[in-house]
Amino acid sequence: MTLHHTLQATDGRARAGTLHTAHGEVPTPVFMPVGTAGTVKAMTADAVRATGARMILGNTYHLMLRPGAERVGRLGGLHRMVDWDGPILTDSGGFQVMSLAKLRKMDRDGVTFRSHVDGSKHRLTPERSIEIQHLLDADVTMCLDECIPFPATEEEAARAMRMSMLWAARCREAFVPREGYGLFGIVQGGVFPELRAESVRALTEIGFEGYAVGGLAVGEGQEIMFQTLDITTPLLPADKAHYLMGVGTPSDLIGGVRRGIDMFDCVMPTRSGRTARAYTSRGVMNMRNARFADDATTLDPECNCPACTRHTRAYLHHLFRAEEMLGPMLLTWHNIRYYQRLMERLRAAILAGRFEDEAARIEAGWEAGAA
Ligand SMILES: Nc1nc2cc3nc(NCCc4ccc(CCO)cc4)[nH]c3cc2c(=O)[nH]1
Ligand SMILES: [Zn+2]
Repeated sequence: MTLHHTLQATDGRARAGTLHTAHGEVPTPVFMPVGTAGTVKAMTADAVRATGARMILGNTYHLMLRPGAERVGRLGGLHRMVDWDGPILTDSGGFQVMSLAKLRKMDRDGVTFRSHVDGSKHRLTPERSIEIQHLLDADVTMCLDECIPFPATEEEAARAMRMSMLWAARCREAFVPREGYGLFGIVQGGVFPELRAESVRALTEIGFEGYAVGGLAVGEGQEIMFQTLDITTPLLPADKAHYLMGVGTPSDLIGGVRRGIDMFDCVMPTRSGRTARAYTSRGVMNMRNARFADDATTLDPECNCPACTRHTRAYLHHLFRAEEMLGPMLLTWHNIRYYQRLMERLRAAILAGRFEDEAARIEAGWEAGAA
């Protein structure tokens, strides 16, 4: 059986399920820490496991540039190289080329670009992206698509979406089916309901093991993101996994789960961990703030991570002020643990039919902290 998703419960449009992959079962809703270049920054693989994370994300764009897709293949694939025995999802490269590469040229057949690392020339086509993700041995492979910036005209969104749908068909053709492995299609269409519906029709016509909502978390803001989800997720096949790419803050995750999303990934918890921003049950805190200099209390009393069980806010404050690398290490670990605990709480609430109560309780905790 290829990779598949089973549902255990629904509560409104929120879903609790299990993603069955070649490298194990993943409870959903799931948050995937981002391991862009084959590492979740500042964390060993054991530390990532200790947070409760079950699935991580890697990037075709970064890994094809360095150390190179064929080299990762020779090293036994990403699982072997990273020492991660759980499932791995890899993004296809389209989004990263548009946001990172220099001198890129998109044509109907693919995209040519220069590496942001050393300026060397590269080309990504649907077939090459699928081949790279096969060499990486990703459990979930993403289609090569074109993610347009926000705002965009309906004409621009239609052009990019229709090209992405042609590329999706070519990705389906190029993908080598394997037990426990799957290819996900990516819905595009900007903020335009008819284009989103056309994109879902095109993808379900081709048939994928899971469906991602792309083209969001590109600066449109939470309200427009949620409005777009409201008109898109109900159209997705209920018996397949629904993945919202690049999202998001804890508040985004609650709203995304409420709207039928099963899978998330975002650099927010790791990026924030390196910049002293802590996500806690009482909201966000900047640990560089002088108010923490003598604060001998626990960062988050509800958390069981090393930062919260062994250290104080004053110590974290000191580490960041002193530019010590242990600061980003401890706070990244905490933030990923916070995101995992959030997903665990939401999943348990859906199974118990009290999703809205739990969401309200979590949001009340943030408000209390802000008071
Ligand atoms: N293939 C593909 N990949 C995507 C990745 C994405 N990632 C995002 N957003 C990430 C946004 C994001 C970027 C940086 C930070 C750090 C704090 O500023 C947080 C969020 N949107 C995305 C859309 C797509 C998409 O359509 N197709
Ligand atoms: Zn913690």
